[in-house]
Amino acid sequence: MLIGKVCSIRGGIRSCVVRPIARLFTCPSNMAKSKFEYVRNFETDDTCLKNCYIVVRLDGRNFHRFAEQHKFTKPNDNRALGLMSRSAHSVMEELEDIVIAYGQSDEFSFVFKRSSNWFKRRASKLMTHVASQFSSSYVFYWKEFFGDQTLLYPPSFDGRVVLYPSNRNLKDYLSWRQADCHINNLYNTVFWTLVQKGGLTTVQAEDRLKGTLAADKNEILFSEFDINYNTESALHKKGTTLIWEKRDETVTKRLKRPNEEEKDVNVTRSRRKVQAYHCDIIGDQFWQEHTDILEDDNC
Ligand SMILES: Nc1nc2c(ncn2[C@@H]2O[C@H](COP(=O)(O)OP(=O)(O)OP(=O)(O)O)[C@@H](O)[C@H]2O)c(=O)[nH]1
Ligand SMILES: [Mg+2]
Ligand SMILES: [Mg+2]
Repeated sequence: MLIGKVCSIRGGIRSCVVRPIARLFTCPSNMAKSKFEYVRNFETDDTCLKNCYIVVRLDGRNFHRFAEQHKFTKPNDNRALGLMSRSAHSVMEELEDIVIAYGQSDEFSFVFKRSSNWFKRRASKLMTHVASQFSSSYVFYWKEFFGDQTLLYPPSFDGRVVLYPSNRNLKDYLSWRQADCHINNLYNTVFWTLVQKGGLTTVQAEDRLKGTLAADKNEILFSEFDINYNTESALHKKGTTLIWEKRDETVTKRLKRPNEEEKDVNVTRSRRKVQAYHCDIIGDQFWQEHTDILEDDNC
């Protein structure tokens, strides 16, 4: 049996060449390639090391300006924080293998399970999918949080990939981000209290806080403004942790069995849902209560 095939030669398309079908199936794979194909070899291999947790951290680009322009409340804007969490929620639902995400301020970290083989563990694929899903969600859900307030320009988020080879390293990474949240929030809370309630200028408030320790900041809040930092919002102090949780969901279905009347039947299904927490993740308690997040170190 003979079959016609169009072959490309030196950038042009040559007319049909008649070849036996057997040869077509055994022909070298490079027969179908153009002379430009070699440029593929310039791509670098960015496969993430096996057995490591893959963390993608996003951070808003120039959000100092974005917050000013969109009149975010100081020091924390619950609409902005809600929108960040909603966008992270969408990332977890749309992309595979993310076991936990942690966010504060204009950043969110996404942890892929250590055995993930999503996109063959290619760092650039994982990072760009997370960044683009997050950015488009931020714009998509803007109205849900900011109502009629106009989004003045398209926000963007940078991304980076970091690998953590052990559960200890991963927990320490997340602890680092939550400690950062606490340090910044305590500073910002005192700073803006001094300005908004104490009548100081921003320069005076900065001077007042130079060299102060956490205890000093707590004391300023308590003795001068009757604010107990411990009772401030957990969302602001601890940030947001998103994890998957199984929930039983009961729906009523109308069923018709043979030789029976049609009737309503309750059907219970176990569904995975993204759940938000604003709790401490530095100590052991959170990890003891959610043992399914981490995989064994001896895998
Ligand atoms: N008012 C207000 N500002 C916020 C809030 N969340 C984030 N921001 C702003 O976003 C900034 C985030 O800090 P960074 O990520 O270090 O700085 P950046 O301006 O985004 O700069 P790059 O990340 O380097 O591009 C904060 O310094 C605040 O100015 C909020 O809830 N309220
Ligand atoms: Mg930023
Ligand atoms: Mg930031």
